[in-house]
Amino acid sequence: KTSKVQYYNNPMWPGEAHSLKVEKILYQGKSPYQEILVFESSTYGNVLVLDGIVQLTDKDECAYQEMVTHLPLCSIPSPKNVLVVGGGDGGVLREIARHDSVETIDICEIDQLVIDVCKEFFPNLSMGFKDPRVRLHVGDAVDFLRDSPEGKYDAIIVDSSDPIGPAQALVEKPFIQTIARALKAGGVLCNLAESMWLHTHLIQDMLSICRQTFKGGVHYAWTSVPTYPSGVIGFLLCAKEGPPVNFLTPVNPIEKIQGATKAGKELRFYNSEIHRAAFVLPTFVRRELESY
Ligand SMILES: NCCCN[C@H]1CC[C@H](N)CC1
Repeated sequence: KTSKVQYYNNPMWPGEAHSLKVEKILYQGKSPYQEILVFESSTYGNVLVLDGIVQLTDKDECAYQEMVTHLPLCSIPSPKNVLVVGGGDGGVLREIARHDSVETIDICEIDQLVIDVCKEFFPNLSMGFKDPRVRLHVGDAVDFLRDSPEGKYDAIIVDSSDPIGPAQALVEKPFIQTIARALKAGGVLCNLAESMWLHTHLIQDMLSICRQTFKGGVHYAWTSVPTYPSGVIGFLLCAKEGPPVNFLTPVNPIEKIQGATKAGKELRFYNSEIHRAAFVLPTFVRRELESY
């Protein structure tokens, strides 16, 4: 059997490799934006790879999708209008759908082929597209946010790939500013913020951009995803200044999630305690991020 060695030869992960044994290649293709590979692994279920980078596996996707969704949505009272940037696999949509207060779910995904491939090979994730509140926009989120009305969303989740391909623009200041404008007062952004072990400089840059733009507070949180480089990934929770609700910070969950999804899928990772714990940082990380 072949083994799929991911040489992270791009500048994001110099000199690192991560290999998963390939039991069977299920799909290989190329969209206008990226190379797409799906294979059946020995112990992680199906694996989605974009441009040679593992995006998700059946086994550990819950750690990422549940945290990137419930850290923001469980930190604001009854979110109604939510936007997902990226997220074409549908996993974040599945998680948002657990919140009964949500009335509309906009998703802006640039690559239709990712959606089609995930509908075929990742039914437990693409089930998210079946929720009647979902409105799909296929296109560049930079344009979508630029054209979005001011103050429309309670929460925006940037569920993108790494900022070295189609998602490069999503960590830059102009885009972050359009996100802040599209959020309601007191609204919250959760975006991907990479690994505390590998990407301190990127996290510092994002922290300073977000802290200039979000006056309600910016907090780094992290979770464990065994198939991502270094085994952990981070998020930035950014609160737009809003109603004077002192206890309200992304660190303290205030919203209880209604249990299983409509399709009976229980939470596998998120809970209120792990919500709080996600913001507790190792000493070296506190030191590296404190002055940003
Ligand atoms: N929606 C699936 C997760 C997409 N997020 C990224 C995948 C690749 C990782 N290196 C960083 C997170």
